[in-house]
Amino acid sequence: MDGTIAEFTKTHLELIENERNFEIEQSQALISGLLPTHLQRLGFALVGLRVTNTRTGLGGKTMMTLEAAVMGDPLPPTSLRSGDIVGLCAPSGHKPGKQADKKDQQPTARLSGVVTLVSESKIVVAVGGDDGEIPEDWHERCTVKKLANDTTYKRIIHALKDLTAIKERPALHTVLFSNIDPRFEAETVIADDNTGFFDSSLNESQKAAVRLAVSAHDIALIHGPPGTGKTHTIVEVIRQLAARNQRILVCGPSNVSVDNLVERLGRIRGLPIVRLGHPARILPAAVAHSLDSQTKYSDAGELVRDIRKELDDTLVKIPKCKRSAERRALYDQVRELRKEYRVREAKVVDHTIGGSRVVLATLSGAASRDLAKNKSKFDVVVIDEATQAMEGECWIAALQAPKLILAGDHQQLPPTIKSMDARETKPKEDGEKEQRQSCELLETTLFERVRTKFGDTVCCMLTTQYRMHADIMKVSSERLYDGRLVADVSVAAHLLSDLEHVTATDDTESPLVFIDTAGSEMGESAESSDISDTSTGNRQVKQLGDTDSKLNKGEAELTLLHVDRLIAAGVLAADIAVISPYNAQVRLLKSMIRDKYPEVEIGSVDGFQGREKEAVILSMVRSNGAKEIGFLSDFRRINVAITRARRHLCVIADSETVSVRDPFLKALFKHLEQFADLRYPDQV
Ligand SMILES: Nc1ncnc2c1ncn2[C@@H]1O[C@H](COP(=O)(O)OP(=O)(O)OP(=O)(O)O)[C@@H](O)[C@H]1O
Repeated sequence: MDGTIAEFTKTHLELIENERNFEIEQSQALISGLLPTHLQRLGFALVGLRVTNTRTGLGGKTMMTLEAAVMGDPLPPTSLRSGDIVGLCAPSGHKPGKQADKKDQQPTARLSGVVTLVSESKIVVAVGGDDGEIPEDWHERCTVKKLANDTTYKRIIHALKDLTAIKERPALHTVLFSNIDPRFEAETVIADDNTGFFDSSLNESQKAAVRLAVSAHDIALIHGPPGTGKTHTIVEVIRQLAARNQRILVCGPSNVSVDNLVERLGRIRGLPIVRLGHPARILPAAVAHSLDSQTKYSDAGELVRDIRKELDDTLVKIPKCKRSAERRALYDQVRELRKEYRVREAKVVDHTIGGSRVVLATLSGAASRDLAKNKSKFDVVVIDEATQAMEGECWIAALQAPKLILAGDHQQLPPTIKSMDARETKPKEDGEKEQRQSCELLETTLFERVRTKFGDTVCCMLTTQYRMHADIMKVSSERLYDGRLVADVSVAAHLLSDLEHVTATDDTESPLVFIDTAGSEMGESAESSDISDTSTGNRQVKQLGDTDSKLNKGEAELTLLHVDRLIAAGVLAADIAVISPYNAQVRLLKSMIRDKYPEVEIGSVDGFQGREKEAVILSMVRSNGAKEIGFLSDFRRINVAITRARRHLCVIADSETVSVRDPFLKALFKHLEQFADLRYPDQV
C-alpha cells in the first residue's frame, strides 16, 4: 500500500506544483509588468497611502491602518478585499530604503501581510510578527499591491509529503489506497423508532445518511443534490458524534462553506465550538465563535489583553519619537513584549481549542499552527462541499483523524483548476491532451474516487429537495440522480405568483420559460476588451487570458426585458438572479442592468454554485452555425445553472446551437419544449 500512496502523492505533488506555478506566473505577469498607478486603476494596488495607526492582533501581528495621503479623502475604487495577500512598499523614488527582496517573485515588496479590512476611507493590513517594523517614510507615503497567494498550494504540498511519511497508518488509509473494504458498526446506531435523533424534522433519506455516517468506522459519504438539506444533515451527524464523546474537526473548501456550519452549530446549546481562521475572512454572523474573539474576550484572555494594551501603547509612541536611539529602544521593547504576548496567547489558544468538542476551519486553515501545536487529536474529520476541493486539499484535514465523512455532489462543478480554465479560451497546442488528462486527475475529487470505488456501501444520497418547483428539477433528477430526486410538497408547485405583492402574469405563473433565439440572428461574438470590470478580485486576474470569452447582445437585451417584466409584476429585484456561463456576457449584463436594478444579482454560473433565488434568468450565449458549445458541454455546469431557481427559471438560448450534441443539453431542451412556456424573440 505504501507504494500506491507514494505513487499517488508523487503524481499529485507534480500537478499541484504546476498549478501553483501557473497561478504565480499569471498574477506576476500582471503585477510586475505595470506601473503602480496603472495597477491602481485596475484595482490591484493603492498608491499614495499613509500609515495612520498600528496595533496588535492575534498571533502578535501588527495591524497597520493605511489611509489616503490627504486626510479624510476616500480611497480610490479597488478590488482589494479582506484576505488578499499584499506587499507594502514605499513608492519607487521616494526615499529608497533597503531592498528586502526575500521572495524573488515579489521584487518591490518590503513587507507582506493580509488585508483584514477595506472601507471607503481605509485599508487595514496584518503584518506578521517581528516583520512588523514600519519604515519611517511609510507614515508619509506607502503603496499596497496585491500579491500571488500560494498558501493553500504550500499547505497541500506539505500534507501530501506528510501522507507519504506516516509510519503507523489508520485503517482509513488502507481503505482508501488498498483493497480493504470500509467497516461499519454491526449494531443499529440510532434506534429504529427514531427517538435518538436530535432533529425530529429530518426526512427518511437524511436519517439514513446520519445512520451511515455515525456507524462508519473509516469513511462515509453524504451525497446531497441541490437543495436537499446537506448542511441540515451534517449538523445532525456532528451532534450525534459529539454525544458519543467524539472530537470533530469540521472543514470546507471556502470560508462561506465553513461559516454556514458555524452559524448553525453555534445555535446549539452546550456544544462548545471554535472557528479557526483569520477574522477578516470570517462572516460577521460567525465571528463570535472565532478563536480570535474567544481569546480576546474570554476570562483566560485577560492576561493577554493586558499585554496587548502595553504593546499598543508602545507602538503609538514610535512615530512620535524624534530621536532614532529612542525609537530603537522602543522597538526593542516591542520585540520583548511581543515574545511575552505570544507565550501567553499560546496558552489561551491551547485552552480554547482543547476545550472545544467541534473545531471548524477551512481545509487550508486546518494546517493552522494553532491546531498543530494543540496536543489533542480528533476522532472524526467532516468535510462539507468536498466535491469542490482537490483531493490534496482534503488531505490537509484528513490526516488529522482515523475517520472521515465527506459531503458533496459530484454532479455539480468540481474544484476550479486554473491552468485548465485558461486553456478553455486558448487555441489547442501540442501536448494539450496530456495536460488535459493531468488537469482531469486534479479535478477528480476524493469524494468521487471513494464513491467510484465503493458505491452505495459508503454513500447515501439525500433525495428530497426543498428548493425547486418540480418542473425545474425534473431533468436533473432523471438524467443525473437516477430519477430519485423528489420535490418536497412545500415547494413542488410553488410559483412566483404565490409570493406576496406579486401579480399573476404569464411569467409569474410559469415555473419554466424558454426564449428560443434559434433563427433570430442573435449571434454570439467575442469580447473586444479584456479588462472592463475590477469588482471581482481574484477572478479578474484569471480573466486576463479571457479575451476569447463570448457574449451575445441579443440575449442580453432579452434578459433585461424579462427582468423588466418580472419587476413590473411585483417580483422583488433582490429575488432575481441573472446568470451566464460566460464572463464576458456577465460583464455585458452588468453594464446593462446594474444601474436600473442594483439589487438584481448578476454573476457567472460557477460563482452561483451553492446559492438560490426565487427567479433565475439564464443566458446561454452560444449561437453559431458551427454548433460549437465550448464549456457548455460540461453537464455539471448546466446542472448548477438550472438548479438555482426556486419558483421560476427562464432559459434564453439558441436551441439550434446548444441542444444538438450534448446528451444532457438535448434532454434539457426536449424538456423545455415540452413543459416550458415557449417564446420567440419577436413575441417578447
Ligand atoms: N428535513 C427537512 N424538512 C424541512 N426542510 C428542510 C429539511 N432539510 C432541509 N430543509 C430545508 O432545505 C433548505 C436547504 O437546506 P440546507 O441549507 O441544509 O441545504 P444544503 O443541501 O446544504 O444546500 P445546498 O443545496 O445549497 O447545498 C433549507 O431551507 C432547509 O431549511
